[in-house]
Amino acid sequence: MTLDLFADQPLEKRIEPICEGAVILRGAAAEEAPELIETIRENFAVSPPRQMKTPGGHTMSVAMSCCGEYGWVTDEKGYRYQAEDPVTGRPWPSMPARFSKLATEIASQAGFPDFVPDACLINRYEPGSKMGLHQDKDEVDFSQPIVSVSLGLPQVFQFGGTTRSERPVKIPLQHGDVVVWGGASRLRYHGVLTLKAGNHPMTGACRYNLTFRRAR
Ligand SMILES: O=C(O)CCC(=O)C(=O)O
Ligand SMILES: [Fe+2]
Repeated sequence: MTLDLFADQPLEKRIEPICEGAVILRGAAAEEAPELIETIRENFAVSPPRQMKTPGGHTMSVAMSCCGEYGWVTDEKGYRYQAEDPVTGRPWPSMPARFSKLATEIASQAGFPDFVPDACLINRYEPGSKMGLHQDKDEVDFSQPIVSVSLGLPQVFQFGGTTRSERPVKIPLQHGDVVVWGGASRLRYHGVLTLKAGNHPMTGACRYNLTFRRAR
C-alpha cells in the first residue's frame, strides 16, 4: 500500500509543503477570485498602483498599492510601513473584511492560527515585470506569517534560503494559488521571475498578487 498524504484533497486544492513553515495552498483563493479582483480595482481607483523607487534609486517594475492600517512604501529614505499613502496624502483604503477573513482562514489552514493582518500590499505585474530575491523584514513581529495570493496570469515564484546565496526553488504559481511562509521560513529570500505575456479571462494581461502582513 502506498501512503498518499493528499489522498483526501481534490487535485486542484492540494496543500503542498515547500519546507518547514512554508506551504502552497493550490486554488485556495480561486472561488473568491472575482470578488477579490473587483475589490483590487476599487482600491486602485482610490490609491492608484505606482512604481516606487528603491533607496538605491532603481524604479521597481511592479506597480504597487496597499490597503489596511499600514502600507509598505519605498523611496530614497528607505523601506517602511506607514499609515498614509504618499501619493494621495490620505490614509490607505481600509482592508475589506473579505480580504482579512480570507487571509486569516488560509493562515490557519497553513498552521498559523492567530494571524490578523494589518497591511496588504497589492502588486500588479505586467509582462516584463518581476521582483528580485528579497526578504520581507520590515515587519515588527516575525512570529506572524506572510500570506501571498496569486490572481490572473501565471508567474514563477522563487523560494530560497535565509541567505541570498542559497539557490532558490522555482514554483509556478497559478490563478488562485496561495503561498504561506512563517516560522522557520519567515525570513527566507523569495521573488518572482519576469512575467510572460498572456491574457487571463479575469485580469487581462497582468498578474495581481496580494501579500497580507502583520506590520506592527
Ligand atoms: O508576487 C509575488 O508572488 C511575491 C510578492 C512579494 O514577495 C512581496 O510583495 O513582498
Ligand atoms: Fe516579499
